[in-house]
Amino acid sequence: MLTDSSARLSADLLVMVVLVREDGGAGGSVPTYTLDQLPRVTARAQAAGMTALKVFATDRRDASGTRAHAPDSVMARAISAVKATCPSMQVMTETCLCAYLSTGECHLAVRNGQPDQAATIAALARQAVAQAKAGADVIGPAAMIPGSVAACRSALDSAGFDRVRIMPHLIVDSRLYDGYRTAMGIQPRQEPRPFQLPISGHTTMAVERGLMMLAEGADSLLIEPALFSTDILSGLHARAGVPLLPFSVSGECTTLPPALLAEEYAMLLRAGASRVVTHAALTLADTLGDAPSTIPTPRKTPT
Ligand SMILES: NCc1[nH]cc(CCC(=O)O)c1CC(=O)O
Repeated sequence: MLTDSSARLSADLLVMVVLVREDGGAGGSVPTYTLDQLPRVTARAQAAGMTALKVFATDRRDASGTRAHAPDSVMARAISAVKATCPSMQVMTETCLCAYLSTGECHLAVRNGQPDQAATIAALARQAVAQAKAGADVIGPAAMIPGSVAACRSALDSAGFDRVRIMPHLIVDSRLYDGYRTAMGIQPRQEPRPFQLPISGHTTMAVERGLMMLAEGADSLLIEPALFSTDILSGLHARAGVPLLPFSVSGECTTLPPALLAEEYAMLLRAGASRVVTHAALTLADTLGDAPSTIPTPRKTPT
């Protein structure tokens, strides 16, 4: 039944992506920030009305991704910097190895190059705890390896972080990630990434993967790329009662002007998104103002 409840696109419905690299960036198409810029960026996001940031960081790389769980990692320092500036800002992280491994892949590999799923899952769980220790509110396993959400949940619980939430990434392979990879200097050895969903796969299989993540203990789901995964968003909206956050990735934010991104995000809210994660949050928040466009949303529960 349609009611007159509505969700207008507003700054608090946008989660701002913050890409952090210590050297200031590779001149990519999406903005990156250094650690010393984070207090100012956080204050700007707060002033614009945003209540959450999604932090990605890149660090020194090696064969086993040791910097992913280092207490002084770029990620850990970024989380602390945001929290020190604005303790109420919700900090969401990416929990993945691609920014820490020399291969640029999201997984560890055994000698013959095959993914080592057990070792990857253990590394992600350790990284999740390191991010929680630094102050993260929501960690985001993004390697798409079955079992990683459950491992992060139990590692967080054993370390006393039962209040830290988990929002895994449900990822369809796409060329829309190229801008992010350039900006962060990540060149995966294998493309497509072996655990991501194929672009020509079935909606039902993608929805099942999301439901599996929820069964493993996920509290919400990040779905990417937002523009080309609305079938999955709607499918999950019909079957799962958790927050669904489409991720408007680098390629969307660099090719669509703000006015069209605003239309895209209005569509995503209609389709069941609770918030939208985007590189264009600051630009959009500045242009939103008090525009009178309201987006009718159906209510799931009877009133
Ligand atoms: N590690 C997963 C991950 N984390 C961020 C992006 C892309 C985000 C963007 O394009 O904005 C991806 C996809 C990928 O690298 O395959």
